[in-house]
Amino acid sequence: MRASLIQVGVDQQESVNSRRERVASLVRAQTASDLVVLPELWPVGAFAFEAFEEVAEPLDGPTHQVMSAAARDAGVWLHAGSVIERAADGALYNTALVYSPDGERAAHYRKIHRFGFDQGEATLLGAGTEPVTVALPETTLGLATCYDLRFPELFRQLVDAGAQTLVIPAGWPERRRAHWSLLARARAVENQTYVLACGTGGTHAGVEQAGHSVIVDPWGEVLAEAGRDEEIISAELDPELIGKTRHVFPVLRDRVLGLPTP
Ligand SMILES: NC(=O)CCC(=O)C(=O)O
Repeated sequence: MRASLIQVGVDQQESVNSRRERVASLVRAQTASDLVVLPELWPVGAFAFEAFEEVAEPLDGPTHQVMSAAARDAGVWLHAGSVIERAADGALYNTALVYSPDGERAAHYRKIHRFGFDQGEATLLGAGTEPVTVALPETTLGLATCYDLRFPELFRQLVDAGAQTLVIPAGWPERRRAHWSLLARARAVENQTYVLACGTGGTHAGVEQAGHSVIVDPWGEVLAEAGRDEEIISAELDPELIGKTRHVFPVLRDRVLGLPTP
């Protein structure tokens, strides 16, 4: 199974509409892939807080229209990164969208852990409450978004629900790039899953992005890694490697659950 991550360069000189069309053509070109992944909030930029209200869209809004068509045209599963979703009650969420190769929306995931402490996303957006897995023919995806990467208990819950490939779109800043690279590998090693971690390139809202999107295998080996600019990375995933890794090194079996509080 071939996975490709499109590390979109987000630059506020480019309009949201132009970027949507440009990224759609990049998705359409990935016909050799089975699964294509985009970053967090690539239409607007994860740190462009002042624009969130203006670009907010319903689940079937402009990004959905363009990405659904791109997935269908390429004939790929598409994790289309995330958008600012305006829900029916007016609340805003950071919502990831997943499409099947026929262009149907297979799942959406509202980011559970909002970044910013008492500022930015944490004050502007609502928090998701539902972990989400998506069954593909070859693997089951577990969805998380950016800051979620810091919360291992979410990933363990996804793995307990059957996730074999953890997909993490992000808009991660360069100044914490070491955390990004370390945590992406840690999530793969501790859960014995593939990790597809797709960030943004460029600089938006004055925040230099880390890029360094990465594909990690269940043993923690880095199969492909991007630099800082816009770039597409790809790797072959072997769905059987997850079971093999868990068989030869059965660490998940050795979990001790329900320990008393010290
Ligand atoms: N968009 C984000 O969630 C940023 C997360 C981040 O910068 C960090 O965890 O560090």
